Amino acid sequence: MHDYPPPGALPVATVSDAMDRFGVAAGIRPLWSGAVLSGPAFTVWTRPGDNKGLHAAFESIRRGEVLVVNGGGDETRALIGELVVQKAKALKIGGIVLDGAARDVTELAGLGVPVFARAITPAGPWKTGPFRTGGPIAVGGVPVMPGDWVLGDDDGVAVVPFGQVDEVVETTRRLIEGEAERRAANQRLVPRV
Ligand SMILES: O=C([O-])CC(=O)C(=O)O
Ligand SMILES: [Mg+2]
Repeated sequence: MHDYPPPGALPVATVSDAMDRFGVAAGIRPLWSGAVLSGPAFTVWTRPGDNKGLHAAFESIRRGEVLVVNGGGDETRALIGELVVQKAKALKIGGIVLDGAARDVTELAGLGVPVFARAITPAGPWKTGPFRTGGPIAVGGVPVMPGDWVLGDDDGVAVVPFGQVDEVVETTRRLIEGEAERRAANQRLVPRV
């Protein structure tokens, strides 16, 4: 498994800047403040509102991998809740990113597993399929292949193609240095009289 920078090490916004400001999953947000994730994608495509494929993924996902789910952007049924996230915690996966909805959000914050989703709804999922695991998908309009670097923080989620990770990390570090200079310059500003 590729070693990616640890969760929270690099700001998602700056990593996106390093990809010409692309690579961000539109409309996908953290479900609790302070959630950070970073790791290789384990992909699932599921019928909107159905979480059979997520349970199938838990049969083979590895420690540190991020479960990334294309649920068709459906906001009407939660694909996960407390019980699914308990499984994720026990298996020590890197987190969950859903182009779909979640529920039991009070409990999710307590579990500490970083979860990012498009919506929250109390309505539960169907459990009949169909689904596919391990193929190319998209979340929030961004393509995701298994093994791509997925990262999330309070700003949202970005996806870095596997082959571009080293270059994007290097560019991000350079941008962070540039931002530090601009921050220092901002602090030298004084009011005009
Ligand atoms: O019922 C479900 O599959 C979703 C849910 O609320 C849970 O995982 O706790
Ligand atoms: Mg529940």
